[in-house]
Amino acid sequence: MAKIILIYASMSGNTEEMADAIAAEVREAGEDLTVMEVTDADAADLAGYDGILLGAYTWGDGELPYEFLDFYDDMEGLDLSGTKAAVFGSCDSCYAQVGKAVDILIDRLRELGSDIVQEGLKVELTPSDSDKELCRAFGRNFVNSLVQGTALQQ
Ligand SMILES: Cc1cc2nc3c(=O)[nH]c(=O)nc-3n(C[C@H](O)[C@H](O)[C@H](O)COP(=O)(O)O)c2cc1C
Repeated sequence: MAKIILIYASMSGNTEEMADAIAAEVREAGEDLTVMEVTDADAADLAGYDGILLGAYTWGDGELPYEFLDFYDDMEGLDLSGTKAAVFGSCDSCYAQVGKAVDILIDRLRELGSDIVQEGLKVELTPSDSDKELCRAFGRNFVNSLVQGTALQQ
């Protein structure tokens, strides 16, 4: 069974709804999932997981939410090689840098050696029913990537 952690920040609940849909699917697949808000999480623990899911809305002018800043800084220097990761977040296309926090976190994870197994999932504001289905598919695909990766190594 793969060990997966999902860490998110959500100010008004949209990214949290995405996290809930993704988490439900990962759990349905029978995987061992830990879910935490970023303010309760310790970046140093990331290396202890096979799979890392990060969720963040975008703030300011294409910036990480302030809740993510310490965690992002604490990621510096971690060795995440051997982990697989994916990133999601709610955004608003009225802004110039749509969902940029998702891209920032993908870059950070890649830089630390994590294998980004799927494109970042950006949802416009509150997830609709079809967006929630995209979130569930995102969770399913993530588990499939992890399980296939494990199988390939055996
Ligand atoms: C002050 C402010 C700045 C924002 N800047 C951006 C931005 O640069 N890019 C973007 O895609 N969304 C931006 N947003 C929109 C939020 O990411 C969006 O409302 C999102 O749904 C919030 O997610 P949450 O409910 O998980 O907190 C901004 C929102 C606020 C209030």
